[in-house]
Amino acid sequence: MANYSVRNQVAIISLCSPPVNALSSDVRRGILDSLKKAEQDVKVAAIVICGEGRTFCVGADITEFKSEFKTFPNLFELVDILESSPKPIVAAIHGHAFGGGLEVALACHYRVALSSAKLALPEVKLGILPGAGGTQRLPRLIGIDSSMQWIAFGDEYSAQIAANIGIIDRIFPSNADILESAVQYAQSIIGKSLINRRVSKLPVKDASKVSHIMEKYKQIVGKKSRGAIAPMVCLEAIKHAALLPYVEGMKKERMGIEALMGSDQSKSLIYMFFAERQVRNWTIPGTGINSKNTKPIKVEKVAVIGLGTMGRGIVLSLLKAGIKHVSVMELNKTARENGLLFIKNILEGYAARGTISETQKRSMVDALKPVSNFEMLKDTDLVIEAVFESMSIKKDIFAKLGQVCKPSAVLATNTSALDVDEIAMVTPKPKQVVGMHFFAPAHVMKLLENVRGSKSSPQVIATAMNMGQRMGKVTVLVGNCHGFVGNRMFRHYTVETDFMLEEGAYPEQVDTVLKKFGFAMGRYQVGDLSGNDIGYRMRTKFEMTNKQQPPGAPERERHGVRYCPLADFLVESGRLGYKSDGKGWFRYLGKNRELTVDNEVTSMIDSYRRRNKIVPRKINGEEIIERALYPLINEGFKILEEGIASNPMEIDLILVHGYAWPRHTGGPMFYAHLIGLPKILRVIERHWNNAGLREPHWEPSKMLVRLVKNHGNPDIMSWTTLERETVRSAL
Ligand SMILES: CCCCCCCCCCCCC[C@H](O)CC(=O)SCCNC(=O)CCNC(=O)[C@H](O)C(C)(C)COP(=O)(O)OP(=O)(O)OC[C@H]1O[C@@H](n2cnc3c(N)ncnc32)[C@H](O)[C@@H]1OP(=O)(O)O
Repeated sequence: MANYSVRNQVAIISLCSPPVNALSSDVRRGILDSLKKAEQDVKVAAIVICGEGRTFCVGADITEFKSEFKTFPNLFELVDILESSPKPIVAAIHGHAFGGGLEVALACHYRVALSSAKLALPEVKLGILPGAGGTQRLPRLIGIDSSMQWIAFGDEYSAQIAANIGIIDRIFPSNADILESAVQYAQSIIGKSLINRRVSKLPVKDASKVSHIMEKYKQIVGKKSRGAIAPMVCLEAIKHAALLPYVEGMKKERMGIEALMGSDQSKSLIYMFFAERQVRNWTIPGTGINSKNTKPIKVEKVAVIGLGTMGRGIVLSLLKAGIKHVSVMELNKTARENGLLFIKNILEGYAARGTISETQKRSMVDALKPVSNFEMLKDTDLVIEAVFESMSIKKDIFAKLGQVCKPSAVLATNTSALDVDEIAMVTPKPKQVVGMHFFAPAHVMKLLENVRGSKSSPQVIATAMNMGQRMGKVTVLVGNCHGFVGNRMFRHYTVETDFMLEEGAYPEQVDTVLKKFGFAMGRYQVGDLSGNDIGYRMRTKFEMTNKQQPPGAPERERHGVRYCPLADFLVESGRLGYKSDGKGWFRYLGKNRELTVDNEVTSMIDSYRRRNKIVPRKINGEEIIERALYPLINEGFKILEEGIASNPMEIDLILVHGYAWPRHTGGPMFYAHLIGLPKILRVIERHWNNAGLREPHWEPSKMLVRLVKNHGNPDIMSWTTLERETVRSAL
């Protein structure tokens, strides 16, 4: 709803819909009713629209997208009514003016803001476009070029930047009273003509350059938003602002939003938006323990052990989170010096770019406390071990930590696959141990996969979850198993794509199809970038690599299971990827590391096929997608079935934020939901029937089978509940 009052000739319409004043049908109706009152009241000479509570307005109510936009006034009807008001309207912005919130402000005749306010048209991130005049009004205020920048990428901007380009008319200090300031401002404009204040009536300044600007943004969008439809539709709509009168442009905007709203991409992106918020409410499946009934311990002093690639990033994340005491322990002198230098250089960079102030930088540097022995960690609240991925080294460290740290200290291991329980057992208090799996580079990557060991106490889990949130990370809680959620699922992707190489595909073909699907890089380029030796080391651990096999052992089988040794040959011939002189699955040439197909790799694959008498066949794009992605989805269901993840959203967040799964498909589980579970199961069963025990990753998940058998194609939000009910009724 909206509240209405009058103060010294100024009517105040305050949006009141906690927590973020989204423009629900009630709020829209409230604004309209208040506007009518203000227009009819002869004592009112100006109007202020503001937001109650923490923010001005974050835009349309996303939860209403599904149900309706039919009730009067619709948002695009409301903005035109506001703009045509005969009395001047001032938008008073604090907090956020996002999406429809900014569109309402653009329809007002003046906009004032606190300097701390943030503005954005982020609809593109939900797979739609600003559909309440944003694509038509913004270009009339700031031009085509800046509008394309704002709308096609949806980033937020400070009120000061918005003022510099002409969106905001007056900035007030962040500690000013926005309402009081706006009322005074409104009094100062009483009686002034509104002729030049109705944005829809203004010309578009750089309209003549539209084709040129459009081409520029098409190129950028093509590269940055691979596979996403909305950014291009946004550009088209903005182009029409330059070419058509406002009313005609609005028709085009309307066509754009009708095409996008309700599309699979938009559904996926909205699902992601809510998943990112929902994941804060973690739960331990089957225990009743959750974020609501468990408090984290207070963490003031943190220590990081190891200053390699992971440790450095973790230290930076802690500093950015405002931790005032970060002990760093690295016993190797060169690694310590390099690590500290790296951290300081990154902080310098942040300060130079204005991301942090000089004062903040100094206090971050002061927070760094190099320590040289374990004794010095005795009053630390949280220790994050980030040394080399070796069970024996990690056990050694945890045994020492168990001796010196205070009993309440949380001891976290940054491991990507090792058994958290095995590490915990070397300490006197395994309940204090938890896994915190960061992704490299840890100060950049948004994902943190926290791993609850079988003994981890709820409070310890809550502390790790809380720390991840303090670091601004999408923090997901998962159970302990080999590879946890992300690596466990991703392994099948690499295994099955390599089988396709055996059968007839080539790396460039597989990568092209995956990029078309929306991955920023294909499976083979990713291998080259991160180093093909990583997977090789893992396979060595399980005695699977080519070199470890006795003479005469079958080339295409390990421990009774189908195996493709092509990745082993690659590494054994020194082709680790970017780092080995640009040689991996591909060749990377020149300063820009231009990716090219390497005949040496093609010949290696061809001769392997000949040696094994494999007659190559044509593998089409559809088969590549199914075989690369469906085993991963199948594993996702097994993960849900085992309670390693408590819902599909957690899995999707991990794959999107940690493994570059294209966000606009919503992650593997949401993608499966869009395709439909019956089809997913059919394909998995077909492969399983053909391959059998030799390819266990195709063995259909029992949960998937049960869902399809009992419920056909149930909604993703009901999967875990339905599964629980089925299992319970079978007991
Ligand atoms: C099928 C054919 C149909 C044809 C129809 C044609 C007619 C259509 C006319 C449409 C006109 C559309 C007009 C408009 O252009 C569309 C929009 O405005 S879309 C919305 C754009 N806005 C956003 O995307 C902002 C989203 N929010 C955020 O980014 C963040 O919330 C924030 C603003 C940066 C604030 O962040 P935080 O402070 O961290 O707060 P939280 O994120 O935790 O949010 C708190 C709480 O609020 C919920 N919430 C946030 N935004 C919205 C929202 N827009 N709608 C509903 N709910 C919202 C959020 O989920 C949190 O909830 P909680 O988790 O606490 O329950």
